[in-house]
Amino acid sequence: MNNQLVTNNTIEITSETLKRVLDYSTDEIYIIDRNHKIVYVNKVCERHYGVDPSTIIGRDNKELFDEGYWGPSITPIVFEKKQPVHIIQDTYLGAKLMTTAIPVLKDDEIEFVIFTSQEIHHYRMMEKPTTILNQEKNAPGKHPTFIANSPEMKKTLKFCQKIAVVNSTVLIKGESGTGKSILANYIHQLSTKRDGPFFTISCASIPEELLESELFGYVPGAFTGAKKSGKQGLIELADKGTLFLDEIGEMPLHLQAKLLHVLQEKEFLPVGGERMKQADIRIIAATNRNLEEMVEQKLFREDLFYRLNVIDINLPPLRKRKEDITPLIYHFLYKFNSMYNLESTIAKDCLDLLTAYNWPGNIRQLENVMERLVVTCDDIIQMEDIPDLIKHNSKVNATAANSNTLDSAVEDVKKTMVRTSFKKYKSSRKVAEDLDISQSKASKLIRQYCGDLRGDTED
Ligand SMILES: Nc1ncnc2c1ncn2[C@@H]1O[C@H](COP(=O)(O)OP(=O)(O)OP(=O)(O)O)[C@@H](O)[C@H]1O
Repeated sequence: MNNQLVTNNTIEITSETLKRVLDYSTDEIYIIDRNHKIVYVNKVCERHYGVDPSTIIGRDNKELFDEGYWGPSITPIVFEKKQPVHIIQDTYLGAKLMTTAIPVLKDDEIEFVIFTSQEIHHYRMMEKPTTILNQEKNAPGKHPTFIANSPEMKKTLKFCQKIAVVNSTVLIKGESGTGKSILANYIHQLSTKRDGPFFTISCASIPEELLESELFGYVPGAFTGAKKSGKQGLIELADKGTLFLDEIGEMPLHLQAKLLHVLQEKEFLPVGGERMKQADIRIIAATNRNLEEMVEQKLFREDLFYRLNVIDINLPPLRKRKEDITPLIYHFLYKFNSMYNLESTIAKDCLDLLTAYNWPGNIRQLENVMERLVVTCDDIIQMEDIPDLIKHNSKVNATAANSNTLDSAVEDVKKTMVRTSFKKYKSSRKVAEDLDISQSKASKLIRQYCGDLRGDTED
């Protein structure tokens, strides 16, 4: 022990200090007692599972495991062996972890277990879900990951698990980019038709004439330009599987009548055909329009609306389920790190700013922003990397909101503005102009706040 160090200590190692130290750790530290109750977890769990430590401390470890936050399980092995165990685990956000479980024994019995998890920087590649027309049969286990942490979405997923096994038609309503397609796929994966195909077609992106033949197929010589052999439509190809009709509100009225026949009679007539064909499919439809209003305006068939609306699911916009934003941010961080072979992380103030933004384009917009941030940032996504549109429209200035005092809030805002401007202009003269301050003041602030960026300076 170095006595010099002890006498010169400037901090006292209280439990509060220790807690802070553990929160600064880049590894996850997770402790359960002998009854498998979670007694401690540091802040890293937010990055790995998208949840705040306070929401899981006190809960049963197995319960959390059963909810699918990570896998495979290491706990039964360590309780059986009473020895340290190492394992590679995947979290549902897409992180790959090297986890070590260390049992702490008292009288040869486990008193508690400490798990430490380190991220392995080769994250698994996520599948990119298709949004327009997907004619590929789903490979088992290749369904997209559905991130849900908010009470609303957890309830929706539970509801989907219930209705997936009955074969009724489902209508998913929600703004663009809220995840209607991915939810349809999720329902299919849980349904009795999961071994069958899953096809997606967007009624808005295909011209009317083409939409009819894409859906119902056609017989040989049905029209000029038709293939000699005829063509099977998606209703036939999706036999014993699921057909997802996106943007159903855009379907022309005459096709709505044909679709209603499929739903009622489980049969359809290919274009130019004379003989009905059987259709054993489940239809899931989605819309971002108000179909009730369209029915009143006679733009959508009332009978079809009631037939589709047997089970309806409302996907709330992202701004109404803020608890999903952090897990989605990490999910996309892992996804794009893996895709571009990068190791970017995100600063806490940025995370807060992104959470405070209202995301008019919903998850699709968040996904696009995260891709851009991961690709363009220097290792850590910082305030100055965040697009102005988000910075200026975020309800909370996260930097300021995180500060405890007015002085530190002002200081943080000043720092962010100077760093953002310097990163953009790389010259004290231009920073002075940008921030409307004197050049000598700009130089002083750049020295104070931008030490790590000054290699780039022009002046
Ligand atoms: N809960 C989620 N977990 C992970 N990714 C999601 C989630 N929800 C949506 N996404 C992703 O966001 C993007 C948009 O989702 P999706 O295409 O399902 O939205 P949509 O509501 O069908 O949009 P539109 O109405 O424009 O067709 C997709 O890339 C999807 O993978």
